[in-house]
Amino acid sequence: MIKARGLARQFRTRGQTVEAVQGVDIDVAPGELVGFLGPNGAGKSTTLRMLTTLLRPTAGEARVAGCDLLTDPAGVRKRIGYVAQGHGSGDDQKVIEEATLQARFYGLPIGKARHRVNELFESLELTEFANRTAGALSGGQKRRLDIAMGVLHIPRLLFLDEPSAGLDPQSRSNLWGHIRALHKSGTTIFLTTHYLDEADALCDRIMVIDHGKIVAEGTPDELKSQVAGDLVQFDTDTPSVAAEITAKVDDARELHVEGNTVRFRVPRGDTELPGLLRALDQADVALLSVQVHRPTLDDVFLTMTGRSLREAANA
Ligand SMILES: Nc1ncnc2c1ncn2[C@@H]1O[C@H](COP(=O)(O)OP(=O)(O)OP(=O)(O)O)[C@@H](O)[C@H]1O
Repeated sequence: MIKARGLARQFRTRGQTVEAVQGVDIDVAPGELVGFLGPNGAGKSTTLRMLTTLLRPTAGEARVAGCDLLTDPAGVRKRIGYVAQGHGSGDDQKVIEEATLQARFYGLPIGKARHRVNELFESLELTEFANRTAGALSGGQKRRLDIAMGVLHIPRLLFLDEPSAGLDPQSRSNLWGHIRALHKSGTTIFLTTHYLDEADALCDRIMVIDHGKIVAEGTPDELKSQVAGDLVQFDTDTPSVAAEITAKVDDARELHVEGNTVRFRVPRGDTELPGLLRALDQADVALLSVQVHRPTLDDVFLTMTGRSLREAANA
């Protein structure tokens, strides 16, 4: 659905050249929900604006939704949906009229336009606000309206730029539900975010961008398992026996005993733990509690760049 090679964009401002995106390769298969994660200024929006034809790349090439980005931008535009950051629609018109007009712009006859808008408003829980102006909607309602506007023409590929930026936790999780439903209905989705939890909760696959370059790529689980591994911790009345048995686990590292607590790292806690628990049981070691901490995506970012994503975002 997306195949980009060496996509790059420079900006010249006040005599200086900013290398906003430095030759990225992006592959997105039909049906995927891919997250483009990075701190502020990493190059996410610039990449998205290139892929959606709004900004011409300074180098590289791409096919998007079956059309060549450089030679057939109109074809790309027809086949994709794009929801930009912030709310773009006018504030003095009823939202249902605005959406119907937008559907007419996409070439739907009036009856079909009304039907599509009603159907979308229903699924995005906007029906009760249909006669309000956009200015009278909450942040979460506006974002859902933005999404409705972006998918009126039933695009196979939808780009979302920071979909839940600025929303409260409840509106965010509600919006995620709608994004998941769109994905389930067959829409391929490419979204940018600087929220780790959003990437983790929504995406099949994540690409991490920093300073205009892709620094990591994989499923959330793959990325996390590239880092130090899972931290396993258990409490027992016989910690020294437990530690002795744990030391025999091939991949166990950083084994520490502190009071009744035994702590160590393994690449995958879920696959290593059953065998270890059996061995502990055979040695009559009674466990009082067991915890497995998976590394977070922030640990991934820290490993790849030497900085925490949170620090980078606040910089
Ligand atoms: N029109 C422009 N002129 C000059 N520099 C620009 C322009 N647009 C973006 N940049 C610079 O390019 C870099 C990447 O910006 P971009 O907006 O793509 O980042 P981002 O990852 O989307 O950040 P955010 O999360 O803040 O939206 C930044 O250093 C930014 O200042």
